[in-house]
Amino acid sequence: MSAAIDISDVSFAYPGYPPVIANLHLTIQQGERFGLFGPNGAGKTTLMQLMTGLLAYKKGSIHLLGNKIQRQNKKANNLFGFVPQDFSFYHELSPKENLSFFGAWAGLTKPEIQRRSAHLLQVLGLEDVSDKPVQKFSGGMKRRVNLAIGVIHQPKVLFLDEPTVGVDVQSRHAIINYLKELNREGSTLVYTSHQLNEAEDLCTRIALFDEGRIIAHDTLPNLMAAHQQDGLEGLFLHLTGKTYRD
Ligand SMILES: Nc1ncnc2c1ncn2[C@@H]1O[C@H](COP(=O)(O)OP(=O)(O)OP(=O)(O)O)[C@@H](O)[C@H]1O
Repeated sequence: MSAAIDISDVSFAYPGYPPVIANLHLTIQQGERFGLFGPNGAGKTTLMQLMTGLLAYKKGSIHLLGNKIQRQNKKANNLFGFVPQDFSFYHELSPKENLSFFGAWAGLTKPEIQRRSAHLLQVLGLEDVSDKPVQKFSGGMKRRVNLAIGVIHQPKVLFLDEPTVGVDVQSRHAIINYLKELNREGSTLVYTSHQLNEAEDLCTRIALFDEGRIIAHDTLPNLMAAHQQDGLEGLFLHLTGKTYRD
């Protein structure tokens, strides 16, 4: 069985800037709920964009379920979903219209789009507003629409870049519970967030990332025992220090 993600010796620099990622090796197994954490500017979003082919690496290799991630690799593109930090929908369209558009983009048939949309609108509590323009929605509803779009094609691997930023407790609950359900159904989750309590609940294994390098990588219980900490926040401060990074 191939790994969900296999990153081998990847380095990356934005043109004209020093490297953001340096000689990175990381393997994420299928079925994991994997968390990637680190201070502002550590390189988490950059790494997500490299893993999804939005940014092109020049050195090393990234494989997703055995397929090399490259910008034009359509086969690999359909195996994963990406829920980015910035809203990635059409604000003037309704959730239903957005799901139809992005479902068709992912190659789903009309009946598949209808079936998946009905299911997602129901589980994410968007049925009553399914025909209203998204621009009128609260932050929590917009986050739920963003998530629904990322999973419309039932991806085997789901990347989530701060999927609950700025939402209330109810939306956070709905989103995290739905992510656990997706994982039980077989999706591998690769998640980043600054919500460390939420991460403790969600993640089965984590990597702490700082200045483009992995500084700790294991299950949370193992890391806490090794560093004599009793929570992810304490572990985070213990390993990354208390000075500002941005
Ligand atoms: N387009 C860009 N051009 C140049 N530098 C960039 C660009 N995008 C990000 N960076 C820099 O790359 C580094 C890593 O940024 P990145 O957004 O990946 O970090 P992050 O860990 O996701 O941070 P945050 O927690 O704030 O979202 C930072 O120093 C950032 O300023």
